[in-house]
Amino acid sequence: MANGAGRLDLDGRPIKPMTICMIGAGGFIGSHLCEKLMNETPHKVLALDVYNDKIKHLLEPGTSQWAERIQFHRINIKHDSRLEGLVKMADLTINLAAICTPADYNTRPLDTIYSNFIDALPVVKYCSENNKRLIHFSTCEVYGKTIGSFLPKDHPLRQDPDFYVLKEDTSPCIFGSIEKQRWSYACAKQLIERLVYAEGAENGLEFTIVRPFNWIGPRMDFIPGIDGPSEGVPRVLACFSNNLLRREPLKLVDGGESQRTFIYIKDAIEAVLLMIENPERANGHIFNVGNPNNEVTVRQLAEMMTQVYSKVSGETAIESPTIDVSSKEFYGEGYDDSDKRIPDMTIINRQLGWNPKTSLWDLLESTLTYQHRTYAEAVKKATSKPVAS
Ligand SMILES: NC(=O)c1ccc[n+]([C@@H]2O[C@H](COP(=O)([O-])OP(=O)(O)OC[C@H]3O[C@@H](n4cnc5c(N)ncnc54)[C@H](O)[C@@H]3O)[C@@H](O)[C@H]2O)c1
Ligand SMILES: O=c1ccn([C@@H]2O[C@H](COP(=O)(O)OP(=O)(O)O[C@H]3OC[C@](O)(CO)[C@H]3O)[C@@H](O)[C@H]2O)c(=O)[nH]1
Repeated sequence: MANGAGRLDLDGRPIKPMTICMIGAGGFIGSHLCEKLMNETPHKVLALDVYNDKIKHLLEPGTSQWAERIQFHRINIKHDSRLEGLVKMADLTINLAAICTPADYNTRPLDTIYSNFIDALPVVKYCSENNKRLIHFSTCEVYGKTIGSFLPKDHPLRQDPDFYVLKEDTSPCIFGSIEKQRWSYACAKQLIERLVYAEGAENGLEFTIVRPFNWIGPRMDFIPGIDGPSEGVPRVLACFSNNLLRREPLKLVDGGESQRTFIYIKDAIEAVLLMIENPERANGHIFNVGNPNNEVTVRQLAEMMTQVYSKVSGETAIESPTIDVSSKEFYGEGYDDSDKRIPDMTIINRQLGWNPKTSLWDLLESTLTYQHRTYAEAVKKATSKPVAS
């Protein structure tokens, strides 16, 4: 439905148009959520971010069907007095703003902690004081390592789901020691979750907490040297895309043994829309949002991306498509890793009836088609430039 007229919630009630204050709207998830809200609902978005490149197509004056429903505010929430006013103007605030690339956690731990905890504090406070609903984006990283990872490698209980499936209401949060600064992000996210939860318990804040499990798709992060810094290290999808575009081997950190479940951004956004439009079912809950059927090791991901990229680009793969690299060399001192991430889906299934749909192969095919179409020419140009002597 183009403008969303006549939309009903999961209990058959008409959904009233709302105004949403979306902080971090210019990022990967924000850009897809804005697109979804513009295309399929009548809701208005106050889009706050430091950047807007990823939502430019929604902001152009020519796209008049949206111009009245999306308004960009270039705001750094660290220091901008307009924030409270914008939260007050909205029915719902969604906070996506964060430093959330692992390369930063151990190299910029202070920025990481400030961004994920301190900077989020006023948002929680303004929502609580003004009786506004909040959807806060946390992370699957709050689970840290699995219980099973502490058992010997060949222990049979490692195969028991009780030792690895991550459940919102029962799994512990297991981080490494303090000098493993990788966990600065997860720890800051955990504390802000606890604060949001406490505001709900003590002051009646209406909240939902989202724990995304490796959402991937078009517009994720940047390609170093093309639309981001040459020395920058984005998340794995963009690292591997960059290697494939440049016909370089994909770098496997510490053997690429860690396991992840990847979900297509468009499936995940469906879940967020259900949360937005079904407050009575979503308030007071923490939701895992992932795809337990799409589990691979990072090595398997590299192999699959190599195959898919050959298919969509028409180029044969290079002779040695992967190379091993230590985490110290790749990320620096203090890196550590989550061993395995399988989301339990009971709560989101029960509350919102949501399930992911897209297989890993299919989501990589559409994503790498986008990467190839968007970046191949620019990478070719950049790599053919003579190097200054
Ligand atoms: N993508 C995933 O798979 C994933 C997984 C786990 C958690 N998350 C969480 O979801 C949220 C969004 O992630 P994303 O993948 O879209 O990341 P992203 O980096 O693409 O988006 C974050 C956006 O927040 C903005 N931002 C950061 N600090 C800001 C500030 N001080 N003021 C204004 N804007 C600011 C950035 O400019 C960026 O556009 C984050 O909170 C992240 O921790 C994402
Ligand atoms: O070139 C590379 C890049 C990464 N790896 C390894 O891949 C695994 C996944 O890495 P990445 O996608 O960068 O991030 P994580 O899954 O570890 O963490 C994210 O999860 C959710 C979120 O909160 C936000 O997106 C973030 O913290 C990892 O094992 C890397 O070592 C590689 O081998 N080669």
